[in-house]
Amino acid sequence: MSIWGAPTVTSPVEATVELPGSKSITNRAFILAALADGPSTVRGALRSRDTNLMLSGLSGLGTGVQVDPDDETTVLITPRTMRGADVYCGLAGTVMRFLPPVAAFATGTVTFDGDEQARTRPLSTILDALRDLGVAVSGERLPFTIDGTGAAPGGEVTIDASASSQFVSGLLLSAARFDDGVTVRHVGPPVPSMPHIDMTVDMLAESGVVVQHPNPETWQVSSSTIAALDRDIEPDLSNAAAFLAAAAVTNGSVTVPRWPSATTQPGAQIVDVLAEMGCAIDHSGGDLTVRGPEKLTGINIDLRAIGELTPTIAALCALADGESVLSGIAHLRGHETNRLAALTTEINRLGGDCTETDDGLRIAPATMHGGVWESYADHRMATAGALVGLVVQGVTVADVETTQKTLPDFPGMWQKMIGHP
Ligand SMILES: O=C(O)C1=C[C@@H](OP(=O)(O)O)[C@@H](O)[C@H](O)C1
Ligand SMILES: C=C(OP(=O)(O)O)C(=O)O
Repeated sequence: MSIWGAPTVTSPVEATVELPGSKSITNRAFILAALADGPSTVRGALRSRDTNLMLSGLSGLGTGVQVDPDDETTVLITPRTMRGADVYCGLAGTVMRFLPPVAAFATGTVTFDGDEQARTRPLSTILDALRDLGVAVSGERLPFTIDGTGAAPGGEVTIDASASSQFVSGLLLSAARFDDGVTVRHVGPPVPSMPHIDMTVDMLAESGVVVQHPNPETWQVSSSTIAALDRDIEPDLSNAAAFLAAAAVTNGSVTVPRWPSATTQPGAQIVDVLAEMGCAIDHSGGDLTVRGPEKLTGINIDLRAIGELTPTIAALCALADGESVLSGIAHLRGHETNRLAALTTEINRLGGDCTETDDGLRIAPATMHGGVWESYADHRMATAGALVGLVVQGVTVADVETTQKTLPDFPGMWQKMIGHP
């Protein structure tokens, strides 16, 4: 495992950073394309570990996957009869939760496995739901097996999706292909990351599938075909957050081109967070520019809807002037790693003052110093370490390659941003 010396700057970062496509939109587009009624083209797709694993999984199941030889971000997907396969999920929540419903339509046995850390991520909710929908599933977590028969009955299912919105999204993405459609009813503490469910519903609508939402906790999809798609993927705004944060902590200015004027990506909300912490925001001509203040203020915020931004926001808070309280994110204990424990350990190791609470973090101002920042195989932990290292000398980030989960070349992009080749 490598150790990466995070570059420190002595002057404000001034840069324009082009982000590759959204992980969440790309992997939804791949699933919908594989289940559609004809060939689809996905342009501007993210090509990183999570999305490549999705393509490998679909292709193993028999789906035609053709990458444009002149542009690896353009992928032609041709639906075909699905067959048994071995699917490797890596550490990707979208793969381990979006593909099992698809496997129900294969004729044959589909085995799923993933990285060591993936075996402890919450999964039983969706596997139990599939059993209730008439699918033969063996196991409760990775590794597990689905015995597909080429079709599945579907119907109504009640789940507790408080550990992950991906349980709802995973069921909805395939719902139209079940014989009787699928109705998902959530019962339990609030569902996190609701914008990601809105993203699922919007993308289904674009593919001609209507999701009825009779009350905030129920989603209904009737059996129907899924229309083939030809779609451009927006830049990944959650990945953009770490780069915009670089402007925030250095009194600099970072511009992200092609920032959508309307989006379901929760990452867009980083803009409001940065504004509240003292940054100036300019969204004009399709570009989004963040200008950092002399001093960042702390923030008291419920992050339930935008939990995946937490590592970036926590790093910002550790470098801010006032105290911060981040709440609504108990479910982050089941993300790539236990992010609340990981952030607390790493911020405190470098002299910060972070306390884990029942449902989040409390971060007080403290002078930080250099040292090793562990990544825990978590891409967003690694980028958070790079952010701290931008203004704290002597920070080294362990296993920076883990950023390949959602960014093919984070270190290269970061060096380019600060003007170092
Ligand atoms: O559906 C998606 O694409 C995602 C949903 C969210 O998961 P949780 O609801 O488990 O937080 C988010 O954190 C993850 O990065 C991507
Ligand atoms: C939680 C995340 O990923 P996953 O899709 O693996 O759940 C994330 O990217 O922050």
